[in-house]
Amino acid sequence: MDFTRPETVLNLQNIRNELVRMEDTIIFKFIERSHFATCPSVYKEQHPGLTIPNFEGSFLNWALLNLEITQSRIRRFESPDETPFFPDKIQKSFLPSVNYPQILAPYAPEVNYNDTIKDVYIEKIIPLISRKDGDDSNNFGSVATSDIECLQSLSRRIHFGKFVAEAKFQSDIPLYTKLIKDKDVERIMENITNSAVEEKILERLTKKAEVYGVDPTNKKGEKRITPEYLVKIYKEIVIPITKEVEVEYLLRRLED
Ligand SMILES: C=C(O[C@@H]1C=C(C(=O)O)C=C[C@H]1O)C(=O)O
Repeated sequence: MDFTRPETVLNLQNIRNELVRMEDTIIFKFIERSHFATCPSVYKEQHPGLTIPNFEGSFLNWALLNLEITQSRIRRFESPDETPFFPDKIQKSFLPSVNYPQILAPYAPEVNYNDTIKDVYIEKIIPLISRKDGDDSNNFGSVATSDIECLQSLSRRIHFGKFVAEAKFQSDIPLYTKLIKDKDVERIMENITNSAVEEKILERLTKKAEVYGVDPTNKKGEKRITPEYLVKIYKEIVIPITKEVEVEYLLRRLED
């Protein structure tokens, strides 16, 4: 997939292959996070024990915001497959623009589910993948660093739904034009859903979780990311939000 060549990006099989590759990235980021406790203080806004000069948000938000500002300066968010968590705070890069060809509709950057992704990561994913409950103040920095890697990997995967949606729109313009004009959200959701692909993803994740993150020479070794938790995360969070991204992107597709 080459973002300077739209035909390689809007090929649905290429997109699906990229989503498969992202599974490995996400699993290994989760495995890293699984070494730490839940560390709820990292996510608390204005935590009394974690005062941050001139900042009123959580320790995680401070770290994520400042990293995204740095990443924006070196052009990360000019890439069409990256969506910032703080779109209003990122800055212009000092590097020359790559001038990617227009692949998605102009409003695509406005389809941003990162607030939802961060909330559901903290509320539902952290309790599933952390080693134990509780704070471990010696590791707040490592936890925030690991969380940011998990969040940016989840964000890229979920917002890939925009490329999926554009590819599907172009594969049947009459159908989607009618559904969009009718604002038929239900039928748009039905048409973008491919249950066979979803099933294959969940089967593959089960196998990957059984192999990754364990010591292959010690089959009884502790599994750090269990197959059932990984499948639950994808089935109940990652895939449904990806489909929400697809539907929201499509609902605006006839805008001038
Ligand atoms: C991503 C696609 O669209 C939908 C979302 C999927 C997902 O998030 O994994 C898988 C299949 C579809 O239901 C696709 O068709 O490949």
